[in-house]
Amino acid sequence: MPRFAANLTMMFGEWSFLDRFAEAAEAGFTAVEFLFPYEHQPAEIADRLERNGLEQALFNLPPGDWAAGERGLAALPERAAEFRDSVARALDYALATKARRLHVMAGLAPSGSAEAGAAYREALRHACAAAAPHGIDILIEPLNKRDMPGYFLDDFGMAADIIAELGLPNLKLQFDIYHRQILHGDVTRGLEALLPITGHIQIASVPLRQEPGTGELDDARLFATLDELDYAGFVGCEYRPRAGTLEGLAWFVRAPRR
Ligand SMILES: O=C(O)[C@H](O)C(=O)CO
Ligand SMILES: [Mg+2]
Repeated sequence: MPRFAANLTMMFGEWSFLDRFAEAAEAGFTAVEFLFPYEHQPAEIADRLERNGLEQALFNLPPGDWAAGERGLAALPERAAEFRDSVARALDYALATKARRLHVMAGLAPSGSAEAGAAYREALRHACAAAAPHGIDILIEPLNKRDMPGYFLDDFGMAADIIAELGLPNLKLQFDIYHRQILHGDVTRGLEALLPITGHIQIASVPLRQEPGTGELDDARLFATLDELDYAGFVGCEYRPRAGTLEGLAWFVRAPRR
């Protein structure tokens, strides 16, 4: 059974963000992920992780002005300097929390734009060069346009091509099964083909983005497939609980604490 990371942005919303760490540990998680830690000091996050025996699986670089609708900076040529600052800021948090994976969000730009594509590649080169000395992987994640209209990276083949083209050892795919099913389907064959370049996996039911096992996919079968493929990474639980977080954990098989 894969090692699950509770997504503290989407789950445990019944508690304040900093209290979610203890609740996730109490519920049996040994790892967490979230979108953005930046409202809190790195030491605060590190303290919660330490106190609750949790590993930080992943978080995102600063996305620009999220409230204003921005969804990342990497593919925006006019924001290159801000992107570089966001890399430095995310690395401060990664070093404090011992996170080994950072998700770089591309932003809203035409997927076929040569200018956006060039900016994106340059941004990824910069982020990977800054992260590599710390043993940190940079992840890119195709997102479906129903959830994120206008998002630059909206295709798993495009992501795999960019990873191959750049050839950076610490540039990897964030394989979100929810987006894969919406964008392409063919989830099992996609996992088989892309696992060699995959640095992190996420799960949510399709189409409602709720608990595993409640949508159109046989999520338990996919977890068994990950075991058969010897996937040793995390599976981030990036879903919105249908009712209460704890009430919705019947699917969750607790991994032994390491
Ligand atoms: O939405 C997703 O699936 C991504 O994982 C993300 O972090 C941006 O929302
Ligand atoms: Mg995701």
